[in-house]
Amino acid sequence: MVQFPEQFRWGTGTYSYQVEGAAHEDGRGESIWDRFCATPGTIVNNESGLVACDHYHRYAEDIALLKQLGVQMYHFSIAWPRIMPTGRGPVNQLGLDFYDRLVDALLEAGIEPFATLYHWDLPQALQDELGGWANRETAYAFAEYVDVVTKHFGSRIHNWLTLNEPAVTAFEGHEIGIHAPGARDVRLAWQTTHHFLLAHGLAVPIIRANGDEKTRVGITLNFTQLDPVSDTPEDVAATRFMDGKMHRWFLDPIFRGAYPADVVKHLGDYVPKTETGDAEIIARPLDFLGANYYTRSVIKHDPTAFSEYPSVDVEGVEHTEMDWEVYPRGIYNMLTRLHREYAVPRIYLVENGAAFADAVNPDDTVDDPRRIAYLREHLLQVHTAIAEGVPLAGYSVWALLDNFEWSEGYRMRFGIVYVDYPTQKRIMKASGHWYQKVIASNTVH
Ligand SMILES: N=[N+]=NCCCCNC(=O)[C@@H]1[C@H]2[C@H](O)[C@@H](O)[C@H](O)[C@@H](CO)[C@@H]12
Repeated sequence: MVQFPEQFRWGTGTYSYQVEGAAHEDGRGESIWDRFCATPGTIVNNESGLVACDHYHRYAEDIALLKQLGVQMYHFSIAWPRIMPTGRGPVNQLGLDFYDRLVDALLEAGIEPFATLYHWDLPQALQDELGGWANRETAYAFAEYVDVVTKHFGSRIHNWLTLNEPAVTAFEGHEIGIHAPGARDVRLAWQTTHHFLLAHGLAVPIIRANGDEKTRVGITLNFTQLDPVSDTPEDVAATRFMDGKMHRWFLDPIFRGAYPADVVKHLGDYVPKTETGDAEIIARPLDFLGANYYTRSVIKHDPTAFSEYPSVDVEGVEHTEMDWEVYPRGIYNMLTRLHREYAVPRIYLVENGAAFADAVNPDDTVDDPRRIAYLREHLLQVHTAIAEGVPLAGYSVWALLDNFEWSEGYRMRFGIVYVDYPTQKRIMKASGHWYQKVIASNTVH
């Protein structure tokens, strides 16, 4: 049994496009994910976030679940297309009104809102007019949106995350093409990474200016344990590059003020175009780093590869429904590395969780022992990291609800609460009841 620190905060989360639904309601504009999902063949079963978990209408019921869990914080994202339907200019009051209802209900429930300003749902109009994140202008449009939102919520929301996982939306959305907007252009993908980081840096002073003495700003980056399939120089170099691409390309400009030299060298003339002053904007000091961890990837050299090296499947070890290896030690490695190499002032573990094939029993219960085991093993590693001095202030399980898992649609269930989509009925899974006890006792058995 391990005891977590007195002030340690427990949470969970959802994100706008994955749970809200109400895609055409109350003035919401089209997002690139609406457009992507409308393209046949992009999403399993051609599913979309049009309805999702109907959280837009059921948020009060979902906040009651948060209260039942006893969480102290709740991660959610604000949908840019609800606030500025065309991405710039006119503000949609009904969009602000929804998040007013959500935030006020959270505060009423004594739950700290942790708001992410961008979780991949770019207004489609900016994709059409500017080319989306390929265009530097989109970073400035993001800054305008951030100004509107933080002016409105700055006295009630004190914990802000600018972007969620820019690496994933940059590369899966613009290089691999399995995420919106579905581009497959290596040069463009790397250029978007710079515009995401610029958008982040532009947002930081705006959030502070529109906040108060309690305002804290961060960004959420995703981390995967990366190991070479062998200790040959080629496999080791391929792994080092992928660590650069997925981790250091974002950590270094934010916390060290420059892109990692080894990656810049590798990219050659594929390196993103930047402007004088960008580095200083991107490196503006943060109050905390949000970190997501799920799994390990074992990397193999490939002589034909340039920007993406393949991973190999590890036999004989547990995998989740996403075919992600269960590798708890990786969360310890990630946390201690951030502390050792980047001296991050404070860290929140924003997402950690697993998709398993959950099913409802005849008595309306859901047994998910594998998720309980996954969470327990990762939390024990988290505790070890904290005991070694990592400034981890809180942990949030992904996710509160089963939800729209991007290109996988609804077949992947990450929730500690089961969602029966045809009826929208919520059922707390065994892992939810287990997490409730963890929070109440602040211990993991
Ligand atoms: N091999 N392998 N790779 C593991 C790499 C994981 C990268 N994907 C994420 O972290 C996404 C993050 C997202 O915020 C959320 O919106 C998604 O629902 C979860 C679950 O997918 C995670």
